[in-house]
Amino acid sequence: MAVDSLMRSRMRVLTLNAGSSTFKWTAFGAGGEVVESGSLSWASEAADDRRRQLRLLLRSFVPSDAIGHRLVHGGNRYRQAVRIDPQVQGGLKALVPLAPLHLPMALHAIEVVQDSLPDVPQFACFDTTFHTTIPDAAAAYAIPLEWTRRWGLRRFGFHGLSVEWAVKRAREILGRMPSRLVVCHLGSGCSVTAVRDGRSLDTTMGYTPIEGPVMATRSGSLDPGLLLELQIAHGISAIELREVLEQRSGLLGMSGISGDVGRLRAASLAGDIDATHALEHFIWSLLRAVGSMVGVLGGTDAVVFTGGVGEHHDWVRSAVAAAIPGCRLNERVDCENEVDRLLSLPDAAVEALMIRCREDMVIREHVLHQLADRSKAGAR
Ligand SMILES: Nc1ncnc2c1ncn2[C@@H]1O[C@H](COP(=O)(O)OP(=O)(O)O)[C@@H](O)[C@H]1O
Ligand SMILES: CC(=O)OP(=O)(O)O
Ligand SMILES: [Mg+2]
Repeated sequence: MAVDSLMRSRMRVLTLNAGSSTFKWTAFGAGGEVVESGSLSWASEAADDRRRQLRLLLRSFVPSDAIGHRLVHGGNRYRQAVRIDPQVQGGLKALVPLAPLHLPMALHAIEVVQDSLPDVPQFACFDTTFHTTIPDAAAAYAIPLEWTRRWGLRRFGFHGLSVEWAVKRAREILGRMPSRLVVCHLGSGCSVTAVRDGRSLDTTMGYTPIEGPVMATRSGSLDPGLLLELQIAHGISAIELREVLEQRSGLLGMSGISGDVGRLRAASLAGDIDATHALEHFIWSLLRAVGSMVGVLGGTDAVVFTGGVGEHHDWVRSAVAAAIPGCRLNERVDCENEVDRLLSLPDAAVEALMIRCREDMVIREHVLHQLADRSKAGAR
């Protein structure tokens, strides 16, 4: 048994992460060390170009024993990581309309790997898994019960792989598990999660990854009445609305310049009014989101910033921290060397941390767990 678990932990796992603006990969060696990692930025690429880039890329990886994919949506069917087979692929395809920015590329990566490496087992690891602990009161939408039951409508929550890592690292860095932790994942997609004693209590993303604060190209939360008016009074079709809310809204839509926070900051500092307005609304929406998560927790002991924006834009962190009573940042902390850091002053009542997003580490863990479970089941 000990030999068995040692062999499993010596599996070389390749992790693939199809995000909305990037494709990230990490090849882990037999000892868990990173052999190779990288990222492809494809925010402005068309779907066909993304597929072509992916096919080229997937030819060049070092050999691995198992592959773990980040799948943002598991729906009601996949509550934890699962080995991919044709039935699972069918189940995942059915979820595409709920995450059209993410799932098509992840599914494409699965197919390409299947063609070129048919003997390497592939696993789907879900953003939604971490949020399966959200209580029904938080997960509900106030629509007729019959609809909720018929279609399984609920808040699923996303960025769970990232939040799982943030929670683990916060515990390690602080030397204890903060009872009331707020995790701000700020990347192309943005979400804020309330974590109570290490488990997800509530999160701003919902049935789809559109809900919550403003994002790079996604609108975030909108008045449902406004969506109805666009369709009924202004003739915008539901299909067009979905495309606009996913890909042409958020920071990009408001500014007309870019969904990239760094580019908008530069434009704003150079005097662009629309960029300034978009960033002000972005920050405002983050404060609303953080406030609501602090509210459901009944206060907060610690806050984590992670994701590309959370890691690299100190002025975003400062604006959010300033709105959390008791959270005082040490302005002299330098985050640019990408090492996880405590950001708060030693006497601050609320601790703040910058934690590098490592969805790859959690995907690897989920894959190794699956391999362990399967080998236990095989032994019985
Ligand atoms: N090294 C960096 N320096 C500055 N900003 C960055 C950096 N990396 C990422 N970002 C910001 O984060 C955004 C992408 O977030 P990220 O979490 O990396 O991507 P994704 O959401 O696709 O996983 C970019 O639009 C950019 O604003
Ligand atoms: C769920 C989600 O929005 O993911 P990403 O931030 O990687 O686009
Ligand atoms: Mg991401």
